[in-house]
Amino acid sequence: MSGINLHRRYGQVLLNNRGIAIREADTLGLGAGSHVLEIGPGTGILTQVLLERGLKVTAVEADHNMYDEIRWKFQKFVESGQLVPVKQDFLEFQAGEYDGIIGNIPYHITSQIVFRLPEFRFRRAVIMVQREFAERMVAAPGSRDYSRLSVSVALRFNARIEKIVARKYFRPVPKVDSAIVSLQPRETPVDMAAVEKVIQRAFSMRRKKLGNIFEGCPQEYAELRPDQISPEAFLDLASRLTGLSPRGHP
Ligand SMILES: C[S@@+](CC[C@H](N)C(=O)[O-])C[C@H]1O[C@@H](n2cnc3c(N)ncnc32)[C@H](O)[C@@H]1O
Repeated sequence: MSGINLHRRYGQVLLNNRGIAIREADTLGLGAGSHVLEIGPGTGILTQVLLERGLKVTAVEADHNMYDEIRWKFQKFVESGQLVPVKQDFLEFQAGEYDGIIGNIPYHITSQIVFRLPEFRFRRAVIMVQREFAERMVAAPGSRDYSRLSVSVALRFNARIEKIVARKYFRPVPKVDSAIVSLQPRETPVDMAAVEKVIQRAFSMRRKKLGNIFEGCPQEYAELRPDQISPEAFLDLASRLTGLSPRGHP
């Protein structure tokens, strides 16, 4: 591994197992010539596997040391145009269309990154996140982990935990395990911004009944709490509430 200094503020915990990087690339399932966006390449363990497969890689890295490292390490690929390193905060990176999105993403901004993904067009994303976060992403109604995140993810993606990755495969060794998650975009039939507002408000009062949270709440949902209804029911609820003000907020 490179002797480069690691920065906590960039969430720099580096994967040190090539087999796991290969597993992530396999899960992405794209062939030579496809264009992949990599979030946070770091010192390039995953970038290398992607480049070896003939994928075109745009790699967005916030830390200038890491950015310099991958430009130096993969100079040939940069010169040929197969690798386009971009030194930028991913949260400010312009959305666009890619065949796939991949990344062992910085854990301190995982939510923000996941909530930004729907701005991009892509066939499949494969991300490494903290295990607990992954479990909240795919949690089912009624479970302790079912949350705003689970509903938003389920309405936008077919999400799956592909593999739990033990903490020993990272340097420095973190306090938590990780998980590889795959995301395949779903068609969303309605304006998701309005749906998002309903989900957010509901889970900010997750112990209350929906009838006490939303004025004009349809009868069939009124006696249920937010964690008792499915993502599809949230879609239905939000569509039927559109135009109605949440209780106490005219
Ligand atoms: C968990 S490390 C993973 C590094 C490498 N992909 C690996 O697997 O070893 C996260 C990477 O994201 C970078 N990063 C942190 N915040 C970022 C941001 N806002 N935008 C883009 N990259 C960021 C870090 O500098 C670091 O390289």
